Amino acid sequence: MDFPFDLNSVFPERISVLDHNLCAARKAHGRPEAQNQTATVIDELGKASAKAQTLPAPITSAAKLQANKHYLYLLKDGERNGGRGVAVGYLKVGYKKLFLLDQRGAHVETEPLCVLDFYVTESLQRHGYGLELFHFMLEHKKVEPEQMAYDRPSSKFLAFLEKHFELKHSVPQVNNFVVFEGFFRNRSAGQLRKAPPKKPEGEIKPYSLMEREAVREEQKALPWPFIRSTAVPQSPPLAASSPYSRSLSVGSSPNRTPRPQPHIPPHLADNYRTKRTSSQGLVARNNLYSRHVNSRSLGLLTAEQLPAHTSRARPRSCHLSRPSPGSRPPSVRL
Ligand SMILES: CC(=O)SCCNC(=O)CCNC(=O)[C@H](O)C(C)(C)COP(=O)(O)OP(=O)(O)OC[C@H]1O[C@@H](n2cnc3c(N)ncnc32)[C@H](O)[C@@H]1OP(=O)(O)O
Repeated sequence: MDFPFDLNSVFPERISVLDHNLCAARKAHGRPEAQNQTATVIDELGKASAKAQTLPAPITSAAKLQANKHYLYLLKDGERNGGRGVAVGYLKVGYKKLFLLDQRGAHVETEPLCVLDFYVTESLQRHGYGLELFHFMLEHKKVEPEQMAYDRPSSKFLAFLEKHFELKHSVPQVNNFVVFEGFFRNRSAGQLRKAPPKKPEGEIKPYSLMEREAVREEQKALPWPFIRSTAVPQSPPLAASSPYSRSLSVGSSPNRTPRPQPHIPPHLADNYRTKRTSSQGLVARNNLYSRHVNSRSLGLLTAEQLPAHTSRARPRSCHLSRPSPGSRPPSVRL
């Protein structure tokens, strides 16, 4: 994807690591023009990614990156476009507090690094760019692919994980995150906490939606898969520095539309009023699961410096079957 400005001056490195500051280089700090250009690149790639995944609105934009503790790895090819460079794609990751089911079906509370969005421009797919981005992120975050959780991976992404990392056997979950067998095997007891005990019947716990689910839920007028596409919003003007929240919620999702209020039985009405979140439209539908979890999505990254990039292949040995998205139960985003 090309832009009417020199990408090489905005992104000096082949892969830039962007966080809520939207700064690819130290010298870009405080340069509004570089920040605006960075935002333009993220917004345009985010729109293309949403289109490629048939999402009704982008789950990645400069505004969302500013508002969350996520890392976005942006890959450019500096040679193309007459030496001005093209944006090849990005990989977005972040830590999420998740309640997952282990192989015995027990709820465990975890906070893994999650792949939240991943996109390589159409004309450059299947050229190894996705793998280059993924390897870079693994080195940067010092993590193995099987230790990560994957937010509703597409069929292309599942094929990618199987091909490059031999990740194919997922552990069934009640949400749309996919984890593979090694996820539980390679985690210490300290990293996996048993989920809080089941709440008494009738109590409705709040939870937040992931962006991917929120844009679907908020924009669909018809039941999935008959979702209509709508125009995607631009990011709001960028502030030089912007406060960011630790929680992901519907508030960060584009194109909010009024939603019908769920029917709450009178004996639950007070409870509902005090505990509802902005994802109230889904609370009633998913209250069975939400009794089990008190799930706020937290981004708990600490600042890290960028180590050198290596692109070593990391074959993995797993022996499982590809998760079937259609076989998963209705979505509950944590
Ligand atoms: C949690 C999430 O982010 S889910 C969303 C994932 N993103 C998308 O689905 C958007 C559209 N797809 C893409 O942007 C890219 O295909 C990515 C990011 C998934 C992979 O990036 P690429 O640069 O294509 O990957 P790379 O070239 O390193 O690896 C290629 C392998 O990925 C998989 N893959 C890539 N494209 C396809 C495709 N069209 N159909 C099936 N498998 C594919 C295959 O395993 C492929 O190997 P093969 O060509 O030998 O079959």
